[in-house]
Amino acid sequence: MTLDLTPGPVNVRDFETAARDRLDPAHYDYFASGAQDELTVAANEAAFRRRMLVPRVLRGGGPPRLETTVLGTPAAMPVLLAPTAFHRLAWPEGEPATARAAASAGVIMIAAMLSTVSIEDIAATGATLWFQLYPQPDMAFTESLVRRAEAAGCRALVVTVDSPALGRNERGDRNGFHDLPPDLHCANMREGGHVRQVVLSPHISWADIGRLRSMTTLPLLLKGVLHPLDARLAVEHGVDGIIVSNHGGRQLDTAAASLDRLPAVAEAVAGRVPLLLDGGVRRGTDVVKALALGATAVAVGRPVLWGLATAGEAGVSRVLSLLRTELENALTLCGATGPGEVTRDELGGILA
Ligand SMILES: Cc1cc2nc3c(=O)[nH]c(=O)nc-3n(C[C@H](O)[C@H](O)[C@H](O)COP(=O)(O)O)c2cc1C
Ligand SMILES: O=C(O)C(=O)c1ccccc1
Repeated sequence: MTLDLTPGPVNVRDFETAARDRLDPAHYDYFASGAQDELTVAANEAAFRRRMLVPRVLRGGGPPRLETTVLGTPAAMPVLLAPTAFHRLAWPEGEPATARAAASAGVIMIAAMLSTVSIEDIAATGATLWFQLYPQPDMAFTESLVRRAEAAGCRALVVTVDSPALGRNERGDRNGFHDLPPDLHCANMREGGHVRQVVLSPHISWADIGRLRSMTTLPLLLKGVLHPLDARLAVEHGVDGIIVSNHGGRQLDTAAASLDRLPAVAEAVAGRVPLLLDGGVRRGTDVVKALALGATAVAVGRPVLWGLATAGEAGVSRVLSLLRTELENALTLCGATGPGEVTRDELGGILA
């Protein structure tokens, strides 16, 4: 018998290694890759590395409480699951495994329109869901998706606005991976006997946001805003929240790092709507930095996929519990008793 001294994954990065060992290389590349030179993928993480925290001392507040409410949805911590497509590529059961882990952790899962299991079947897990939408030029079909999300109990609508076209993915080109294998499909796109192709359209505009606003009373968020003028327009169009995001570096390569854009967006919005951020969040300290620069919560994309690919529901659970433990520790060491207490002033010293 051999003695196994490996402790298993102890952080999110270890989960990426474990997932890489288990996944088909073309599928690993689909999840890991960004557009072109992947400069934005690297920049998202580098922006977190560059900023340093300046903790407060002797505040005696006791252990932090991580609970929060995001756009009216209660959550056990200010970390959401970002919408990511194609979970059955990572794990046979797909999205319901992810959703059960989110439910056990008490966090919000943003279910992707391009899921490989239908929104109804994901909702059947009992998870707290928001629904991510790529508005389709066929507005009747778009409306049918919104109605299905509402009927399934989704508590917010997240409209992805950074995708007037698909980013150029060169790892996909090399691997010849451009579509799901024939045994998988985008379950929400099924119509009778066939599956609709998703359209990422450069015609989508503020007029469509106006239409979506009048279509639903759900809280409406825009995902993929980096420019302060767009953030201001979003507020003017009645949007309830903004996710500062560059799609994990998968759309416009060389787009600015999400964290670097957060202060300017926060200034433009001036507290009128809550801000979320995604892109490069891998550590509890990353969450604290985003909160300090104006986010109410963050979302994680690839870390969830690494957990899912490694061990299904148990892997996602472990990734979420690692992030929770790290966040609790980081808040404690900063002298903060909760996510709401982390502001630029409190940690006046987050270094640029
Ligand atoms: C494999 C993969 C698939 C994704 N699919 C979608 C999607 O269908 N809709 C969407 O709005 N964003 C999608 N995203 C972007 C994520 O929602 C999120 O913005 C990004 O992953 C955050 O960066 P992170 O992976 O560094 O945490 C996807 C990201 C990845 C990695
Ligand atoms: O891979 C992605 O990031 C994504 O959002 C997407 C877009 C179109 C089809 C499949 C996935």
